[in-house]
Amino acid sequence: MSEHESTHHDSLTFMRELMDNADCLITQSQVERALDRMAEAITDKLGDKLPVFYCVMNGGLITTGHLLTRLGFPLEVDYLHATRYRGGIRGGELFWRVSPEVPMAGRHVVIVDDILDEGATLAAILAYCRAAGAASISTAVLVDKRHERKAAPDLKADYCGLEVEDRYVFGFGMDYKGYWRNAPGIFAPKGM
Ligand SMILES: O=P(O)(O)OC[C@H]1O[C@H](OP(=O)(O)OP(=O)(O)O)[C@H](O)[C@@H]1O
Ligand code: HPA
Repeated sequence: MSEHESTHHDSLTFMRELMDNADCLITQSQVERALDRMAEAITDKLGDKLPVFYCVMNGGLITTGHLLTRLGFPLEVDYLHATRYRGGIRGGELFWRVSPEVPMAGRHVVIVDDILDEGATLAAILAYCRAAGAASISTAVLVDKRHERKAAPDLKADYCGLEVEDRYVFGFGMDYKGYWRNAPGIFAPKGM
């Protein structure tokens, strides 16, 4: 076996075992119900505002897709890519990979992400939206992680689906070292 094949095999085995042994914290049907509730609340507030939704790549991809198909009103979609984990499991400096294209000035902006953890990502994106002159800014996250390490003590999303305990989680957009964003629920590696 070449070195490349052996590394590939080890990673495949590791990632399969990670999933097989993971604790399921939130099932797919709980996620679906949370998305229904978020969609209803967003529709009440923004249904007649012609808002622009910005997906925070990569983690926000799955939540954005599932949320948007529940919204029966006219809206625009764009994305931005800001990352502070960069494939690891600890946050660092925020790195802007891609800035949004649709101008925010005078628009009702909705930022959609998978998780509010320490909140540094969301805080920086909010500052960006304010500087860009958005008429209003709302934030929607699928999960908020319960702990006392938030970037600001009152940092909350306007629309939040669920809370998770203070463990590193993956699934429904969230990765474990780049993998398992596709897991259909929210999971935590055993023992972490
Ligand atoms: O609240 P924070 O502690 O700032 O963490 C939350 C952010 O971290 C993750 O992104 P990440 O930097 O891992 O990039 P990714 O979306 O490409 O995985 C997640 O998608 C959020 O955007
Ligand atoms: O717990 C997490 N899982 C995946 N991505 C994350 N980004 C911040 N926290 C997390």
